[in-house]
Amino acid sequence: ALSLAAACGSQKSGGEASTPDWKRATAYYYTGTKITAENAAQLGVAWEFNDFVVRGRTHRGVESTPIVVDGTMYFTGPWSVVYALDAKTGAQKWQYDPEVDGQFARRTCCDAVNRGVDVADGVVYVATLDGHLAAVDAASGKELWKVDTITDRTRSYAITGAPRVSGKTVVIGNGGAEMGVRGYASAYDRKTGKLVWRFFTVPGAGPDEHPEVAEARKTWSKASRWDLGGGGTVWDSIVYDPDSNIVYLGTGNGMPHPLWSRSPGGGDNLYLSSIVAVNADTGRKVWHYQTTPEDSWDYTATQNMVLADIEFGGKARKVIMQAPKNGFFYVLDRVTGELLSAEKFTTVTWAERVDLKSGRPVITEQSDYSKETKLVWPSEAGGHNWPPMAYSEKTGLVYIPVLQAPMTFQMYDQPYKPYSGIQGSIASFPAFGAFGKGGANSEEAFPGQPKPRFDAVLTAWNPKTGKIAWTSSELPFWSGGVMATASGLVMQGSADGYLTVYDGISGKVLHRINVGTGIMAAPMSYEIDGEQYVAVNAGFGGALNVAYPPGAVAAERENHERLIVFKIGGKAPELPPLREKIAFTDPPAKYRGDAEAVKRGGALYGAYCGRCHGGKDGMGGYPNLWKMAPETHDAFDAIVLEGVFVDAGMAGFADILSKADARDIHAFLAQPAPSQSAHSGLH
Ligand SMILES: O=C(O)c1cc(C(=O)O)c2c(n1)C(=O)C(=O)c1cc(C(=O)O)[nH]c1-2
Ligand SMILES: [Ca+2]
Repeated sequence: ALSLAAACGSQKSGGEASTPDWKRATAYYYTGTKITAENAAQLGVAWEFNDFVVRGRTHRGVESTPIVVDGTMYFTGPWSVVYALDAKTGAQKWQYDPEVDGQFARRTCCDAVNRGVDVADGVVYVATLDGHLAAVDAASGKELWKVDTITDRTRSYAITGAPRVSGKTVVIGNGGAEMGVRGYASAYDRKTGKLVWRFFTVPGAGPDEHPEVAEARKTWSKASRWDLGGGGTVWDSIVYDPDSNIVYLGTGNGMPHPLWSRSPGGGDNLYLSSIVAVNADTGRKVWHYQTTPEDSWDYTATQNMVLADIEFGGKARKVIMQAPKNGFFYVLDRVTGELLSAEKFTTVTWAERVDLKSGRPVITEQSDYSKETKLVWPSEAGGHNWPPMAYSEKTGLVYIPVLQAPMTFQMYDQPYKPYSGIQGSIASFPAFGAFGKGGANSEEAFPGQPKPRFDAVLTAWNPKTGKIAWTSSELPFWSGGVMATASGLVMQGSADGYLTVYDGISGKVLHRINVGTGIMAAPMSYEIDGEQYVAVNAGFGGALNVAYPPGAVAAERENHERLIVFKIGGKAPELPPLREKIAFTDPPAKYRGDAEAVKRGGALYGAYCGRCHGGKDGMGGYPNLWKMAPETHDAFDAIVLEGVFVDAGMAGFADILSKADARDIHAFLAQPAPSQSAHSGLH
């Protein structure tokens, strides 16, 4: 079976796929060596694909890493559309559009994104934003089967992750912990699409479906808010090891965020923020390791997991490595689950350290925001989010796209409401003025705490010593995924629109290419007819679509989806046009309201609109509602209640908001003077 391995080194010259190396399936490591430190400076554009299906929709983030099999490149764009291209010329062979209803954007925390396909035995597997899993013929793009993976359509599930071929099955999870869902992963027969097993990651309101749920329930309090879903979503990383026939599931944060609101009285709350190893045929648990017991900070352990066979402590070990949001780098024996190493790869204040004997973190006072606002490192965005880290067999180092920022965490007194941005806490970036209270960014603001910052670096990590080998210079906040090659190179895109080539040992920058579009996805490489190519998807969005951080090129230039392929001797990239700046205009006076209406509207905006539309001064991928044109003001109710822009991803809210609610939100937005800044955060 060809797997993501195809993305990272199974492609031989001549377009023949060699036996895939499953160990590299999630290592983002390419075994070819034609692009080297000596010729990297001559990398330029071979071809580009920018014909993403958009229809009436707004531009969204692109998060998938392509897979190349037998000369064809497969990848996804926003709204779960699959593209198949000739990998040499870029000519499109087919596209598969699951035609997801635009209303599903309302069900996501973080944009209508998709993290790619898996390919095996002539079949392409893709999961869709509206919760389906589809098998598509790799040659024709014709749908072979499609199943609904969602157990409860009253809840706000959406799928952004890639499925994973795991032996006879294909495994998929879903997202929505911020939106009040209960996490699980499902395995389907690859041929028929029949459900083989389902693993719930947290207990539910009903009877326990399988023994692991009963075991997990003991770690939740009796008063737990099962009605709110619990979280624990498997929204990104799923890895398969054919040697042991184990599937590794990375699970997400709790819902509501604060432990004391979710499970009053405490408890570890299994299997939140865990790596769960299950048998691929039966779905029964083999072992689990919880990275963040008592999660209150959105510390998902869904980040990509690298399988490698390395020498550790003088012994040959089959390991699994992960750098989850919580800031610790974990090395575990992937057969037994034994914890081998857990060291901080970035600034961490929620825990002092991880005790290797018990495997438990030593959680600090500083992390407890139940009574007062606290500054906690890392932020809800994590020390590392979904942009994949890479492991190089050549250098023995792991290259982590690190996010460097803390957040202030405080309690939010409103009860959870479906589809709202209310998750029991408010978290803000103090060093990012648009979100912070006055943009406080000083030592004095948080005495005794590391000074807030808001940027990113590429960190080369030695998994054997648990130490940093080198760090890159600072990059704008939010990182691009990473690829390492057997010629010792490391490549990473960034929010400022550059693709950078590093020397993997020294960290020296060998080449920087300005493509003018923010890059979040990890690059991949392949060889055809003796020539090595590097492919990367560009298009900024995801969680950061709510507000572009300082330095993001998306604030400056049109942010259209692009797949860019490079080769030695290629052309200089064409930069997208500059963005038209829209000024604030005085809204029509007839939509204003009294102080009470404005206050009420502001709270509703914070709960239902701010999740995407952000704050007054912020600029992101969604329209700034303080800058609406007069015609938009006139159509406000039709948009907000009736959903006339549903194709664009703006669903109607008539099921949640009344006419009076819409009128007050409108009044809040129609104030001529600077209005109170609405709550908006990162989820
Ligand atoms: O807990 C969840 O269910 C869930 C889902 C997703 C998602 O599906 O995209 C994200 C997150 N959480 C999350 O915490 C997060 O930081 C995040 C970033 C992104 C993105 O695509 O940029 N998605 C998500
Ligand atoms: Ca989350």
